[in-house]
Amino acid sequence: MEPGWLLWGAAVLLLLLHVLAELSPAVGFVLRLGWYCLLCVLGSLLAVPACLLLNGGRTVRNMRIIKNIVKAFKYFFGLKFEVKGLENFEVEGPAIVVSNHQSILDMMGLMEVLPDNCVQVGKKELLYTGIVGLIMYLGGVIFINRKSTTSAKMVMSEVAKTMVAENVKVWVYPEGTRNCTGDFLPFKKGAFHLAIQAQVPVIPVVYSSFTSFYNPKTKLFTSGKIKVEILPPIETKGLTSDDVSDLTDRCYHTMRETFFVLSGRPSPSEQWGPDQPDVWCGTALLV
Ligand SMILES: CCCCCCCC/C=C\CCCCCCCC(=O)SCCNC(=O)CCNC(=O)[C@H](O)C(C)(C)COP(=O)(O)OP(=O)(O)OC[C@H]1O[C@@H](n2cnc3c(N)ncnc32)[C@H](O)[C@@H]1OP(=O)(O)O
Ligand SMILES: CCCCCCCCCCCCCCCC(=O)OC[C@@H](O)COP(=O)(O)O
Repeated sequence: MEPGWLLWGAAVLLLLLHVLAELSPAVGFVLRLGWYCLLCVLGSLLAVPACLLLNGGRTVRNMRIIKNIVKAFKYFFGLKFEVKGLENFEVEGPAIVVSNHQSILDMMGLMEVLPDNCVQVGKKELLYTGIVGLIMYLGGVIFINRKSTTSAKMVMSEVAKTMVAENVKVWVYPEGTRNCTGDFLPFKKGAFHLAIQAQVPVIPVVYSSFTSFYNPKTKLFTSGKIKVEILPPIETKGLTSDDVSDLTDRCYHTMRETFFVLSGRPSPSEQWGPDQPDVWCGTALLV
C-alpha cells in the first residue's frame, strides 16, 4: 500500500476514535488508558536499545533515560504537575523515599520528580508485562513477591545492604498496592524496617488526590493538575527495630495531613475514611 493511503487511514482512525471518546466517557476512559499502555510500550521500545547501548545492562543509570522519555507522557493527557520541596531530595547518600500510590498513572508522577540514583520496589508480576517489564528490570527495579512476606523481607534486607554499598535511594509505596479511595491505606512496615536497618533517612513524597480527574468506577479520565510535595527527610540514625512502628505512624500522619491539604479537602479528622470508599479500586494487573 502507498504511504499516503496509510497516513489517511491513520488520520481517519484517530478522528473516529476521538469522536467515539467524546460520545461515550466509558469508551474515552478505555481509549485513554489503552493509549497510556501503548505509550509505555513505545517508550520502552525506544528506551531498551538506548539503555543497552549506553549503559550495557541492568543499572540505576538507565533510570535517567527512562525518566526523560516518561516525562513527555503528561502532554498527551493534559496533566500538569506542580512540584514543591525538590530540595529535600538533596541529602547526601542513600535514603528511602515513600509515597502514596493511586494508580498506574503514578509512574508519570514518579518520573516527574525522581532523583538520580533511585530505584523502586515493585510487585514481581510487573516483570511479566513484556518489554515494559524488561525496561523496569534494566532500570534496576527491585521485584518482590507480595504473597510471601518471608521472601519479600529477605529481598528487602539484601537491599538494605546494597543501597548503602552502592549509594542508591530506594522508592517504596508503603500502602503496598494502588489505592484511589481518596484516602490512605494503612502503611506496611517494610520501607521503615529498611530505613532503620540501613540507618538512612526517610523522605516522604505526597501526590494530591486524582479523584477529580481520574476515577475507574465512573470511567473518568480527563486532564487535570497534580500537586506534589517532597517533605523534609526524617532521620533514623540511632533508631532500632523497636522504633519501626513509631516511625511508620509518624510518616503516615504527616503524609496524610499533607495529602488532604494538597487535595484541598477538610482535615482528616472530619473526613470519611477508606471504610466508605466512593471510588472503586481495580485489583487486576493494571486497571
Ligand atoms: C521508557 C518508557 C517506560 C515506560 C514503562 C515504565 C517503566 C518505569 C520504570 C520504573 C518504574 C517502576 C514503578 C514501579 C511501581 C511499582 C508499584 C508497586 O508494585 S507497589 C507494590 C509492591 N510494593 C510493596 O509492596 C512495598 C511495600 N510493602 C512492604 O514494604 C511490606 O511491608 C512487605 C512486602 C515487605 C511485607 O508485606 P506484608 O503484607 O507481610 O506486611 P507487613 O505488615 O509490613 O509485614 C508483616 C510483618 O513483618 C514485619 N516486617 C516487614 N518487613 C520486615 C523486615 N525487612 N525485617 C523485619 N521484619 C519485617 C512487619 O513489622 C510485620 O510485623 P509486625 O506486625 O510489626 O509484628
Ligand atoms: C500482560 C501484557 C500487558 C502488556 C501491557 C503493558 C503495558 C503496561 C504499562 C503500564 C506500566 C505502568 C507501570 C506502573 C506500575 C504500577 O503502578 O503498578 C501498579 C501495581 O504495582 C500496584 O499493584 P496492585 O494495585 O496491587 O495491583
